[in-house]
Amino acid sequence: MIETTLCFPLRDGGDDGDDVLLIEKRRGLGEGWYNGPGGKLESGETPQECAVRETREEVGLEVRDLEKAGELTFLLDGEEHTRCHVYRTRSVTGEPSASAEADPEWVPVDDVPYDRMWDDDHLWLPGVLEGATVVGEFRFEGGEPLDEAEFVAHDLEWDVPLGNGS
Ligand SMILES: COc1nc(N)nc2c1ncn2[C@H]1C[C@H](O)[C@@H](COP(=O)(O)OP(=O)(O)OP(=O)(O)O)O1
Repeated sequence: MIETTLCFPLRDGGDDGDDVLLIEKRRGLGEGWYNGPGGKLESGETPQECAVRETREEVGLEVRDLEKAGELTFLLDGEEHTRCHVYRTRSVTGEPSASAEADPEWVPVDDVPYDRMWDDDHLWLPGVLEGATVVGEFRFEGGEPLDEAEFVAHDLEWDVPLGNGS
């Protein structure tokens, strides 16, 4: 199973509520879709270290004080395919800049483009951006690659204690 992370940096957007830093993925799994910065764990790395590194590499932001917000398992044709450790944080330093992998954009939480994201995201990301914790299982069918498979079922449990995932 592939271990991955996602990080959702948040900031106060004034009268319009919070903004979240999203990326438009430029290559690899989920290319062309919006997501949070993130990626695969490297050898010896904790999920939290991975989320910090991927956010720095992909969008040039330094994030600290990450809060674990979700633990998601994606199954492909009945087999566990990817586990994703989801974080959010308000400790963000720097200005986002584009990389080969990601085009970053601050987006009002109320305007997150769920129609341009993975099919499962609208089920769990709104709650994560509101401060909830979630454990979820999502079933895809149709073979590799995961981003061309069909999303067929899910199971979610909210407000689960997750620790900080370090
Ligand atoms: C199946 O639903 C998914 N939803 C969301 N929102 N994000 C997902 C889903 N499945 C995978 N992901 C995320 C998890 C990772 O953050 C990325 C994939 O990471 P990638 O393969 O690009 O990993 P990197 O280490 O950055 O890539 P390189 O190997 O190219 O360095 O998608």
